[in-house]
Amino acid sequence: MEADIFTKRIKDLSTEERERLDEQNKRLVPEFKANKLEIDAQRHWDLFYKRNETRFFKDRHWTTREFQELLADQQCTSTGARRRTLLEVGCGVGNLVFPLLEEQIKEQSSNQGFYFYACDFSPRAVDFVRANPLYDAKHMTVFQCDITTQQVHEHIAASSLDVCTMIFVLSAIHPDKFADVVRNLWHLLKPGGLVLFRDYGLYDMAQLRFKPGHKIAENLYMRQDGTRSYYFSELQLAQLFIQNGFEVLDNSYVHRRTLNLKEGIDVPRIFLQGKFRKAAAS
Ligand SMILES: C[S@@+](CC[C@H](N)C(=O)[O-])C[C@H]1O[C@@H](n2cnc3c(N)ncnc32)[C@H](O)[C@@H]1O
Repeated sequence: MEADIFTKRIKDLSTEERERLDEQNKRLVPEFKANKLEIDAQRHWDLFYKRNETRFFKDRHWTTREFQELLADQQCTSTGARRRTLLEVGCGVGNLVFPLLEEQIKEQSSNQGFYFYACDFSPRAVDFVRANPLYDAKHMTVFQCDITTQQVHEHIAASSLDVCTMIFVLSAIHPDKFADVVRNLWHLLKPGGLVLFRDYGLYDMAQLRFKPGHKIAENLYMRQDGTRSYYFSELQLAQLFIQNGFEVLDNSYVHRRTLNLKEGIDVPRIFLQGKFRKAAAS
């Protein structure tokens, strides 16, 4: 079964791509270094934000197109005009939450939209969110936490959230801790609450591009700056959520292109996008 998870899409690969994956296996990250990367994970992300400040990630304006549940005027009819609650896990500098908040303020919709919680591992990222002119405790609370631990439960009550978003975050976490993260989200969500997920898909071009010396474990790699990235298969993600009390509503690869006309970049990308619901009776 385990083998199927990772070989399901291998047939799509060209000979050259298979060769590149084989090359990566010739020199793995040594075990002591892999362990150190895990110990220093927070430091590496904090240094990332020290270097890049708010410049690295673009605002994610596509989220309401892909996930209708994020539209400010989408109201749970069963709850009348109740304000919904959303946690953005691994929020970085707020590229997902601020566009949503801006839209919500602009629309001044008849219902009250979301109250946002946002958390990140990196204290610097959290400071950048707090320093954003749109940050207002009336609409949002940001806090520092490691989502693989129990820290988040000091900030948010159990069974209180309508939505959790995880956008390119789980890939930054060691696979041994994926289940801890998903169980945490399960405890925070109300029955019927949703996890909205997008992350790197198996054999995305960023995975195929790694040179020997960067692979840590199956589908887990180290970047130059010490941050890590994992590449997910559909089946593996579905299993992760099902085994931890969720139903799968959507889970599929999305094919996009990264375009930068100025730098002449136009490359195909593979992401995995999912929607998972906390099972009512689990
Ligand atoms: C690739 S960035 C994505 C940021 C943001 N979600 C976005 O889409 O722009 C990954 C983020 O996950 C955060 N992160 C990594 N490990 C984490 C952990 N264990 N707990 C909370 N956040 C974590 C990092 O600090 C970083 O901000």
